[in-house]
Amino acid sequence: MAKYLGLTKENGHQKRGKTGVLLVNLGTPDEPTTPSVRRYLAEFLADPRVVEIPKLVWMLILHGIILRVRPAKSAALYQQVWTEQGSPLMDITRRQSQKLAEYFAKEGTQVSVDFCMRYGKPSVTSTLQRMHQEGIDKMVVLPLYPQYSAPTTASAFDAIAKELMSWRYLPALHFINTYHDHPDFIDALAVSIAKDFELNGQPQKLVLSYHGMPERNLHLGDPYYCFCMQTTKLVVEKLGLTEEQYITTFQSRFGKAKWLTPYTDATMEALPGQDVKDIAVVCPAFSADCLETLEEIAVENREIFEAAGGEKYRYIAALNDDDAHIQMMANIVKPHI
Ligand SMILES: C=CC1=C(C)c2cc3[nH]c(cc4nc(cc5[nH]c(cc1n2)c(C)c5CCC(=O)O)C(CCC(=O)O)=C4C)c(C)c3C=C
Ligand SMILES: [Fe+2]
Ligand SMILES: [Fe+2]
Repeated sequence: MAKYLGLTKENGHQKRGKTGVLLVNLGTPDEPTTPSVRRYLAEFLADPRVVEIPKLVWMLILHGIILRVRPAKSAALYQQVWTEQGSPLMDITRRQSQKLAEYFAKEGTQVSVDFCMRYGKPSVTSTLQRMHQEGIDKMVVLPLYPQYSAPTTASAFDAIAKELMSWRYLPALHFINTYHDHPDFIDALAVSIAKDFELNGQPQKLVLSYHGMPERNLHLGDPYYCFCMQTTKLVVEKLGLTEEQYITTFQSRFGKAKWLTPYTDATMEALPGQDVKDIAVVCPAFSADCLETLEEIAVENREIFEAAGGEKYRYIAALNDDDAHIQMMANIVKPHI
């Protein structure tokens, strides 16, 4: 009887029929400690969507080498960005979810908003089960990755599909797979960059640094690279920048294979030698600030640029819980509610 929903012709629609929006982001360790980061990386890096190496070989490398070395190094970096509210990625995603819920409540739209993380907590499984218990049987899933990629967006879909495999009563589901060219996304990004230019002056170059991916994935048909280039094109058009005034780069390389180029760190090292000493960096693949922006871009790459002779370097924050970003999320999901 535990799973009896009490559905009858008369009351079925009162008990169920609710609509929910589910925001999904990548996930982050619970604490900035070596064991916690090891647990997180073990789950993340075992995902065949993230590392496409034959399972047995990869498990030997992952458990034999990577998980012995990387967690301590990464934990030290996480400690640099951790705040009283915890991991920035978690804190910001929670605020985005709360603000989106407030937005719909103010507007009088009957919808509940939840968030979950692909790796770690709150898990996809526990969040979907809670939504089901609340009577939600229509869901709009918005993975917070502006540019579709298999390691991120498709992996979020896999986790949802895996949980739903054991459900008898599936919800109506709408899965947003990309919003790299959505006019509200492009507008929000362009406005945030333009605000920075107004405040700090126009830099010699705007660096649009996206999370990287093995180049092989592009040749196998992953649209991520093309979607990043499209986001750049639309944003710089909006800002009226000429070709000399911007560059697209790829950061956060992992492992020895060739990843998408040009690499952000190599670009930082090269720019001052080309007489470009004043730059602003924005990271349009990140909907929330996280280790990869707050440490890798705002600290590490600044050091590389300055050591090479660069003079002015600033990082333009992710859209985070800006009103324009929340409005964008609402506009993306609304047609499906
Ligand atoms: C190993 C391969 C990886 C691929 C492919 C990859 C793709 C990818 N990742 C993001 C977004 C984020 N990645 C983050 C951290 C992170 N990414 C990788 C590896 C790959 N990512 C690792 C090992 C890590 C962990 C940090 C470290 O140990 O260096 C994060 C930040 C998480 C946080 O807690 O702050 C985000 C966000 C995208 C968009 C993407 C697309 C191709
Ligand atoms: Fe990543
Ligand atoms: Fe990194």
